[in-house]
Amino acid sequence: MASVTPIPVDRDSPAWAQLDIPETADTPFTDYTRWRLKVSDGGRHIWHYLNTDEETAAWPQNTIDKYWIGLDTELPSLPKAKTPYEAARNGYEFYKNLQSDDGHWAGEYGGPMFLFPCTVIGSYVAHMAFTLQERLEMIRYLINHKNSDGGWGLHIEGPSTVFGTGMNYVAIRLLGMKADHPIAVGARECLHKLGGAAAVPAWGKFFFSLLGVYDWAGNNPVPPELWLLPEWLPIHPHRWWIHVRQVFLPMSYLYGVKYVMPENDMVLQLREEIYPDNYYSVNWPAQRNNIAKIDLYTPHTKLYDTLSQFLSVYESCPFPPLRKAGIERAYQLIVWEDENTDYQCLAPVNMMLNLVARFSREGVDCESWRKHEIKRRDSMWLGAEGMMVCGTNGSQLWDTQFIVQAMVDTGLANDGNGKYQQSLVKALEWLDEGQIRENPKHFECAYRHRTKGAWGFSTKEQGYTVSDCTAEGMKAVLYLQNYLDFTPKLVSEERLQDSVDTLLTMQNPDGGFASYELIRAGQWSEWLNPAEVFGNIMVEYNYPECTTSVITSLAIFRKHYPHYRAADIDRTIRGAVDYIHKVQSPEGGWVGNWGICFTYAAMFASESLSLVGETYETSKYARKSCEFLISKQREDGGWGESYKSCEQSLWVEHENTQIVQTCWAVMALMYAKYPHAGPIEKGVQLVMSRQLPTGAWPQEAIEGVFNKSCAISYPNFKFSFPIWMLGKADRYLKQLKEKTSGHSNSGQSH
Ligand SMILES: CC(C)=CCC[C@@H](C)[C@H]1CC[C@@]2(C)C3=C(CC[C@]12C)[C@@]1(C)CC[C@H](O)C(C)(C)[C@@H]1CC3
Repeated sequence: MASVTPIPVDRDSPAWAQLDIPETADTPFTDYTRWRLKVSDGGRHIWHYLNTDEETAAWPQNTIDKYWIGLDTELPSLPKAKTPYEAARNGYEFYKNLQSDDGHWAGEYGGPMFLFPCTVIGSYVAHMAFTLQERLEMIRYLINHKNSDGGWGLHIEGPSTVFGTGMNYVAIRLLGMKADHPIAVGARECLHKLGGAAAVPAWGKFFFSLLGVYDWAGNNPVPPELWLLPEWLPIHPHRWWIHVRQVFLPMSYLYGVKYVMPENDMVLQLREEIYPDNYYSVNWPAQRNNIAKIDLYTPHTKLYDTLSQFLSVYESCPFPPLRKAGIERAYQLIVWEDENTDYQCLAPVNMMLNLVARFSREGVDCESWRKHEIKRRDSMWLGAEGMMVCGTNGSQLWDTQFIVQAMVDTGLANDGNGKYQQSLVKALEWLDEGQIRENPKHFECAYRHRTKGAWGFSTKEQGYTVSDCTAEGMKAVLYLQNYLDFTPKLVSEERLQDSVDTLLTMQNPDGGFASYELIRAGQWSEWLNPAEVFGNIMVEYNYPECTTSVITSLAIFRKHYPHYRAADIDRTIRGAVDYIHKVQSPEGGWVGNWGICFTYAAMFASESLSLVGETYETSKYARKSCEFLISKQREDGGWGESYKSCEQSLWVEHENTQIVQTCWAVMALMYAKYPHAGPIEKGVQLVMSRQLPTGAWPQEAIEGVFNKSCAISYPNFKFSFPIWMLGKADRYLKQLKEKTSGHSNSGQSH
């Protein structure tokens, strides 16, 4: 087994020493034949570097390792596909090789550029080292994702910002790059040009303060006392969107105790490097609202600034018993979050802040530090461009359920004399294991929503229900268990009912579904958004994608189990469909929030509408959606939208046609039973023309987004959606032809 360093490592030890780094990332930084992805415990992912030849021989590198590192997979070229169905099959011939032994599909989940420095700074502060190879590959990742002006953005496709550049500059220095390295010099110049570290957004100010390269007085207050407010108050933090709440929680603790790491040489140097002016003469209180223009997506409101001013007055003299009680309450909630998720935490930002909070109180010689050390690597991933930090501890459930549905819906599951059966049974086994069976250990007391019967986005261990993950996870199980005759019934009817019960608790009064919880406070909470770089983060919102996933899965469940809570399901679906009607734009599109953007949302909306009988012929909503999509089809037959569509809630054309978006659009047309073959054929041709000889598709632009402004990668989408769309289109186009030549048409596969 590969060795990692499970002991606390002093910041002055060689584990953090300066390294000699090549000037470019053109040469290998480590020996790529020595990296292995270990999958364990229901889908945990850890990349290991094998130091010895014996270890390397005992644990051979497999296709999954090679593919994700960007090495030649040596998979064969396949006979060229002549039909869409053959192209889909070739796609799966390739993609089945990326399925892990436990049945799920692992994958990279990078894109955001702020998670990486949060992890590095948090680790540094908490004495938690990386291996030398991890450090080298992390540095390589930053070199590869640097913009031409020397800086980094909020995400890998974004322009350089102070948040991206400042935080990643600090990260690359902590990881061992010397200050006079050309990359560091370039990044520093870019940072200074953008205004220097003083103008970093709030989360940057916070992490820098922990490290001691910013002053706490330069932060707007994050008072832990807020946790002591009566829970019925609309501004109680338990009403905020779970990601904001879980980040605010350890922040409020650390702010309350004003934790700062002890000063060392590195800190002193960074103070010199990241400010164009003298660090020691900065007027810190004046920096609280100093945010570089380029970083601003959501500027502070007057209300927020006024409130912060009041709180700053309190901060100059906090009431000790109140402060102490707030700190204790926050700490209790931090511990509960760690325990509820077995130290995976909701996502990497709160994971690192929880780590620092617990380290600051409990030190390194304790169970919490050791458990955090075990789980921190779950969100680190080695890709072709180096080692990154992912949005979560993976996208296991999300990737697995899409390909499973694709295989069943297209009929590929039964193809090739049972060739794919084993792989699908394995996937079912993983989904069976991956369902959350209980409510959280610390449940209502920790403000958690119920989880019994749910699936989360990544693994069961992470333990959070997401409405659409539960919906799609249940749908995938229904597809596998109820549409195929070779699969065992691993998930009982009772457990499916648990999923339905959870889904039914998640509908908001206006019919829509949000992500993790019900909407707990009004949209006005956005006036208090302190995070500047993101939009719509303070509370839950209804999302078209989440709502439509729930409609679809409940509609399919109802077909198979018509007697279970029939009236509740009918009512829920009706309310959700009303919501979907209501939020369609006058042009016929839906704004996608988690994928880019209109094409993504159209696919979900169209599927759900079709399941309640609304198609091109029968529904003005479905027809408008088709017309909207057709109006966006490009000359070459494909579709291409920029991530900027999500920032602006307006269609923004991408400079290139995108395979994945073309699949979403064509699938939307097919769900709506669009009656004209031409546009569908052209989309199919485009996607087939870009297939590689191995059956794979190349990586194109980033596919996902969150919080309006931050793009995130879903590289497995380039397999699941082309396979799904092409397999479906093959049948659909044949049926259309039969119809036009007078035969009957059953339309849908199920
Ligand atoms: C602002 C902070 C705390 C950043 C950490 C990143 C998280 C907020 C992001 C990373 C992955 C992310 C985009 C995700 C989602 C929410 C926000 C996440 C967790 C959800 C679960 C919302 C519902 C969506 O339909 C879908 C399931 C696709 C995504 C999955 C990833």
